[in-house]
Amino acid sequence: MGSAAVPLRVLVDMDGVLADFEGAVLREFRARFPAEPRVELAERRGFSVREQYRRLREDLAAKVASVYESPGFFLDLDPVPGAVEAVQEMLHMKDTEVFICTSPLRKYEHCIVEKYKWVEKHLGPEFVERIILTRDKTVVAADLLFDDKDTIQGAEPNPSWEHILFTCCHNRHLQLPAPRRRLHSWADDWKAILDSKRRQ
Ligand SMILES: Cc1cn([C@H]2C[C@H](O)[C@@H](COP(=O)(O)O)O2)c(=O)[nH]c1=O
Ligand SMILES: [Mg+2]
Repeated sequence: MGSAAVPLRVLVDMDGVLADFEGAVLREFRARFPAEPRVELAERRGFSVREQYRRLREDLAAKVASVYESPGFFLDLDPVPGAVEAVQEMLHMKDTEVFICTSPLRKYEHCIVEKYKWVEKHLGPEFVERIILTRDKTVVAADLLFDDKDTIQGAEPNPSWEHILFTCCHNRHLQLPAPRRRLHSWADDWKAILDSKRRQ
């Protein structure tokens, strides 16, 4: 009698991976501050949109933060193309456990409850059970983490997961040192990445 396979545990980030944070920031900033200079998606560099607006002009940091700190911002994010289908498929894959691993804003009033509502609205109640909300992803044990943040640090210097960089406007120009890997979009071969990890 064969023993049951140990499931592959996959963490999927939310902003920039499942939900289009960057597109919404730009759209809402343009709508609320039409006369101000802005950073087009093609010009985005570095994880923090707030810091890039600050470099453009000091006072624009608070203006862009006011956009993503507004009620309704996180709930209204559009899904990243293919994301909903991909994680639904992952959920039903044999020997696979998928969790959503997301960091709330420090100013969390609207962000936290809206992230839960977004997951229920787009992915369904079974995924609400699978939300891991943390400011430190390094202490979460898993095999893989799909995340658009280029550098993920925290209390654990050697996280158990392999970080797969999900391509987003702010990280697409980065040259990753070997052996780091990317997923270019949800149309890219995420199943091959899961399979490569099962074989290790
Ligand atoms: C300034 C800034 C903030 N965020 C926020 C949005 C989310 O609350 C977290 C990111 O969470 P993730 O789990 O790492 O996706 O930080 C952001 O995403 N980008 C920014 O520029
Ligand atoms: Mg993210």
